[in-house]
Amino acid sequence: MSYRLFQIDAGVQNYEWGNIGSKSVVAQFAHNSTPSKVEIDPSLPYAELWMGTHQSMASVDHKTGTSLRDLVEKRPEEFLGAQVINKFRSTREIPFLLKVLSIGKVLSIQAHPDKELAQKLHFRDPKNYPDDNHKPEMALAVTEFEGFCGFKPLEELDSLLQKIPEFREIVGEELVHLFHENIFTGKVKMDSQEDHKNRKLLQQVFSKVMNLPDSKVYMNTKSLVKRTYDEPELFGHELCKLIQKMQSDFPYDIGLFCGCLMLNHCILQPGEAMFLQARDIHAYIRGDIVECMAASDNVVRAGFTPKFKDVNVLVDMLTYSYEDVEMQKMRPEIFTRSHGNGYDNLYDPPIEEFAVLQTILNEKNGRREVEGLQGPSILIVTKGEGSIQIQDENDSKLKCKPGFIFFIQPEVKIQLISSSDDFVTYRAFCEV
Ligand SMILES: NNC(=O)[C@@H](O)[C@H](O)[C@H](O)COP(=O)(O)O
Ligand SMILES: [Zn+2]
Repeated sequence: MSYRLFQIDAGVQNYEWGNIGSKSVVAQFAHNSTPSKVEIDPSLPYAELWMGTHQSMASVDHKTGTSLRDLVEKRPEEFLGAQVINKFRSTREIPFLLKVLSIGKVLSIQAHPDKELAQKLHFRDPKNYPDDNHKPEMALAVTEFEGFCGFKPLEELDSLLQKIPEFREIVGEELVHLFHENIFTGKVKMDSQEDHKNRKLLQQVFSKVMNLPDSKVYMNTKSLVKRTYDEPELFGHELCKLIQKMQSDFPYDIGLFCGCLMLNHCILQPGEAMFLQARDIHAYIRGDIVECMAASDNVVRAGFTPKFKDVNVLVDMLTYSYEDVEMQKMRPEIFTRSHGNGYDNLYDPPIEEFAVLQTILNEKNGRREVEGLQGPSILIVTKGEGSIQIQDENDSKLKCKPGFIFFIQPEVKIQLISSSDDFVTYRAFCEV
């Protein structure tokens, strides 16, 4: 059997925030590609589809069930290529983990460690931190997506501190005053003295909120939610709705303060993306996304979650970035190594582990050819039907339907052919 291009099956994570049953694209995709293995349970949340070799849930060969991790380990040069092996010093790990997330309710307020912190956390607590890798990640909106990313610009945060009594109460008058008097607003140069002071003040406020005794969390969240109904003008319509929605997802959770009142609320339209470097605070609220990350499952959580929370680690590790949400969005770039019908969007964040190529064929019998890439790649079909094959090798042709996933070895030139008028694929790849 040739492993230059072959179909693989992903693993499914049923985290409680996933969309339920067949409402979830994760359920639909998993059932489409392995109907005999995945019967959709109408009461189960289907949160994530994992595509890669991460030891927590490695993908498998669709035909034989053999773990992709084992296949890579047997033939590392063929599967990864010499440059990727030299760069990442691994002969069994694809450097990225590709996922589809179908989000029905808010995920934890979280951040991911950089390499140095990941090594410490994994050594100290391997159960909660399963590997020693960093986890920078990129979210590409497939449907409209809503999330939190980074802290609000400081003047916005200051104005909420000034006017929301419960926020003032939990932060304390002294720190509210210190923040108001000492933040540098307007255009502050990244890494300047002013910027460092701003981040320090932000950390003090965030730490105060995150360390509020449980007894005070209930009382203040209850009063905050009530105020969104009694005095909506204090919050504005969007923030009112957000607090009320989060209250229904996670009643009386500290996330109502550290998320809704402190973090940038962002909406991505299909095709838009955002990149979160390690240590950037974020939480996803709703929508279907393709997500790509360095091969890691290290998550440090502190709100909106029943899972393990590591508040002190989170407070210490964050970048405390406070840029406007528009600054955090990623614009697609032109991809120059493909040609034919339709078009591509390349999402290429400033890290070495991955980039993602979205390919759209918007006519029946459209053909698009992509040159061989200098590293491993995993492609998932998210919309429409067609086929994929190695260029000029018709017997390598494989059927494509939403949820079908393929591994493509380095240097392999492929061709995508559509049999519907809206055929969409996402291909994560690593080139160094
Ligand atoms: N930002 N997205 C991610 O990091 C995903 O890849 C993670 O797997 C999820 O965030 C995990 O979230 P929970 O720990 O279940 O709250
Ligand atoms: Zn994350």
